[in-house]
Amino acid sequence: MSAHKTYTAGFKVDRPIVLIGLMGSGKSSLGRRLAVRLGLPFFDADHEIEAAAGRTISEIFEKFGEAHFRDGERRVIARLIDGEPKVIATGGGAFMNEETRALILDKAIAVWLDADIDTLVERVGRRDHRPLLKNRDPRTVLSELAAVRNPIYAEAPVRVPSRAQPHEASVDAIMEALANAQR
Ligand SMILES: Nc1ncnc2c1ncn2[C@@H]1O[C@H](COP(=O)(O)OP(=O)(O)O)[C@@H](O)[C@H]1O
Ligand SMILES: O=C(O)C1=C[C@@H](OP(=O)(O)O)[C@@H](O)[C@H](O)C1
Ligand SMILES: [Mg+2]
Repeated sequence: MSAHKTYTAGFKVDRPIVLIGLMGSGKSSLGRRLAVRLGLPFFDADHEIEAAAGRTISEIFEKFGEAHFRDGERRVIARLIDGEPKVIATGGGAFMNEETRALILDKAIAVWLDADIDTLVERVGRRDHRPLLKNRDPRTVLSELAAVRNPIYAEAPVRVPSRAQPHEASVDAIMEALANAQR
């Protein structure tokens, strides 16, 4: 049996918490803060892929193509989901892979960070490290991805609106949603 922690907020964590959602929804920045709050280790799947490849995500896309990146992403997430309680931020496309999605739904607690397009566009504009947004209008790309992906993200048992507000308020919302999901 793996370790588990019970929190004063009223829920127990006996498996990984996996954040899913579109680019800019806050998986990486909120995931790190959620892990601190819960006293759990944090892993960013994108970072793990970069460390394993010795290249940035943009370089992997450029040199080897998206399919190669997706294969690495699938393998990294399978390695990270080992039964231990932790917080994992996925990249926005990870949950679209059927095998990855089945694994997350079976062995982890999936939390969908759901932000509106205006919020996403504002947030992704702060950095330029996302290859899918490089040569196209971010609003158009994010709207297209939302139409395809949101119905799939909706399979997550926990959904949290990711609003334009301070990070810690969003972490509060995630904690509350996790507690509600176990009531
Ligand atoms: N309440 C909030 N929730 C999430 N991100 C926020 C919030 N407020 C500001 N941000 C900023 O928006 C960006 C979200 O990007 P990131 O965390 O990398 O998302 P993702 O990993 O889902 O693509 C970061 O720069 C983050 O600091
Ligand atoms: O949505 C996607 O397909 C992607 C999202 C990115 O991660 P974030 O969602 O953390 O930005 C990263 O994995 C890659 O650029 C592809
Ligand atoms: Mg991220």
